[in-house]
Amino acid sequence: MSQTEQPLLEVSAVDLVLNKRLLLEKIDFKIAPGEILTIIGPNGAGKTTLLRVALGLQRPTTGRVSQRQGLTIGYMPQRLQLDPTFPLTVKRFLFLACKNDRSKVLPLLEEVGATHVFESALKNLSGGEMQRVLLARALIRDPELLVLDEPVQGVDVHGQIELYQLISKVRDRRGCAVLMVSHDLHLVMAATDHVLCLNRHICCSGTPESVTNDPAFLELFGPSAVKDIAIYVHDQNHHHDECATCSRRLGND
Ligand SMILES: Nc1ncnc2c1ncn2[C@@H]1O[C@H](COP(=O)(O)OP(=O)(O)OP(=O)(O)O)[C@@H](O)[C@H]1O
Repeated sequence: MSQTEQPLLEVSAVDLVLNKRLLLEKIDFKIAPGEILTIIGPNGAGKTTLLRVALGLQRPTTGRVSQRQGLTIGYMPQRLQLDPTFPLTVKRFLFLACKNDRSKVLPLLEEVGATHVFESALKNLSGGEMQRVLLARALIRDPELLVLDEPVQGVDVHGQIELYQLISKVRDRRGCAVLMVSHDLHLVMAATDHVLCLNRHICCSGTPESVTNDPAFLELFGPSAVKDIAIYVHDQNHHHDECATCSRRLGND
């Protein structure tokens, strides 16, 4: 198999037991170059835990995680633990992260649509601005795999749609793969190639369309979720520049 055909990351037959609790059971998945794979599931399903296992931050009890040799990963955490009194600006935050190459910072902020916050204090950013800055930081090493833990957390619905569109654009422009965790069902379905539906074990997986028709998905999330998702998937396919909730035209990021 050539290097480009090889998965970037592969999780095989993983179980995880912590404090006598089985948190993950028989997990198998792989992520190909350029693919967007989203892990969805209810609260406590093990999504963040599975990301930690995939990133090598948590050793599985059984099974195996393999990463392509030399894989570069950019990680965007669920939230930044920040002392609200700490006067750190976006500029300083990103300069610290890129060490020797400060010339990268402004182009990255431009890529994520956040140049206007360059001089702002991190503590004053809106939810959406903060997520964009965290995304810029995750892109500093020009990763082959971008790992995003709930990237639209703390953002209103309009901002969520814009962020998911931005993530798709970043993938299209850079050709990087994206491994993303979300418990939002509606919006993320329109922005992903492949879905893993997790509830400690993998209930079902596949394209958004196939997963939303799977009885295991219906059992976990209920039939009303499917109705809403169908609207969002349809909207994304046919009205790329419109807001799925109000049909308002969205600006380009
Ligand atoms: N170190 C640990 N020891 C024991 N249990 C843990 C540990 N870390 C996490 N858990 C438990 O594992 C379960 C899964 O947690 P996890 O944070 O992975 O879920 P999640 O799907 O990301 O949830 P959410 O959507 O609420 O963020 C939870 O019940 C959590 O309490």
